[in-house]
Amino acid sequence: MRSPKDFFAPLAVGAPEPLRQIPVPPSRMIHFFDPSNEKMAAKVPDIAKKVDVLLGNLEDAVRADRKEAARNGLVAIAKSTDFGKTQLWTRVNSLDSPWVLDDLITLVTEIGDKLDVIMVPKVEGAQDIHYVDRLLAQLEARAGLTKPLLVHAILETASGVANVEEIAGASPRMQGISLGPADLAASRRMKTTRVGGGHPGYLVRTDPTGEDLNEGRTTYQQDLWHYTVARMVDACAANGILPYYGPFGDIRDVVACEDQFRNAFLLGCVGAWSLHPVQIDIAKKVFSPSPEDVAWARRVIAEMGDGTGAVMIDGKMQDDASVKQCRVVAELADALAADDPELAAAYDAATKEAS
Ligand SMILES: CC(C)(COP(=O)(O)OP(=O)(O)OC[C@H]1O[C@@H](n2cnc3c(N)ncnc32)[C@H](O)[C@@H]1OP(=O)(O)O)[C@@H](O)C(=O)NCCC(=O)NCCSC(=O)C[C@H](O)C(=O)O
Ligand SMILES: [Mg+2]
Repeated sequence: MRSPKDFFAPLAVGAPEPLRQIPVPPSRMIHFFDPSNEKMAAKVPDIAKKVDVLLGNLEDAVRADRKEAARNGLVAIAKSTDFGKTQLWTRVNSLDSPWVLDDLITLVTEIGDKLDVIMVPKVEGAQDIHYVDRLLAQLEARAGLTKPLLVHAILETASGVANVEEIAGASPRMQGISLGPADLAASRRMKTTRVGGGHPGYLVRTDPTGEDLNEGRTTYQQDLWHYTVARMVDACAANGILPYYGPFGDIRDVVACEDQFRNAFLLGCVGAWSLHPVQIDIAKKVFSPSPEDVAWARRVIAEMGDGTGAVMIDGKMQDDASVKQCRVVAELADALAADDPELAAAYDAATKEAS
């Protein structure tokens, strides 16, 4: 562990100063694409205009014999594309793989000035972040970068979950954490075979009403990911970094995808991964507060004045704690509306109607 005094010192001579606060531009959807897939890569300039984060994926879902093509493809795309305000992230291969060292060396050297965040899969503990932290500092110094690269960990091993608090606080580079439900399920030896989402067998059942144990008993499907998402949200919030739900693999089931994303949004996540173009708008809708919620939040803030005391609004008690929740919603809405005139107009119209 570094001493608190050294926490913000660069880890290599000539590396940029670590940030004291992570930037929080919108990141409602982290859109994955395979840079070695020519059809997907051709769509990048258009998709970049629609998403908050574009992520060139080098890890799972890229065939072993396409790893180099994916790495080189990402370099070429980053050099030739104007991403505007859209952030460019990458997911490198796992730290135990034969590819990760070349991923990091090539990407930081060639396009370190274009990349915002490096997603590191299968993080097990703070030691993995420390390794990446020092290596990035060395590479940044050598490449003459002036802005530190940020690191995002995927929570997808049982050890990672057990150590999530230390991972979240392991480095000033830590930008956020995503849930990786597919690898996590395998690591935990869960008996599921899906990429995120629920399972009909994970349920609770009401008590029997009579002798017949099958008669009149309602079942309710439960959320397999509630515990992990909640724990991840707490670890992130406690360390000033951002939590994300990860992938929803049933691309056709846009309804359950929206439900899964909304559960994460309500629990505190700021975004989710989009694996297919159809999931981009779902994430945008879910991770932008609704105009009705924004109108209500603005009304509570206005009526609460200096934010202390208690008032009744439409029969509901509001006080210092509820106004803080309303500020979270209103501040997120303002930040998103600043770059989105359509959203700004929807929020203002709802606010006007509610007042
Ligand atoms: C899931 C896919 C394999 C589906 O691809 P495809 O069968 O080609 O779908 P469509 O025919 O519906 O595609 C229509 C067109 O859209 C293009 N497309 C598809 N996906 C993308 C994309 N992500 N970005 C850009 N463009 C995309 C297709 O090329 C079609 O183009 P055209 O023919 O010209 O009309 C595919 O969507 C895909 O591979 N997605 C990404 C998958 C991925 O990244 N997986 C890894 C993340 S999840 C994970 O790793 C698990 C996690 O770590 C954990 O442990 O939980
Ligand atoms: Mg994974």
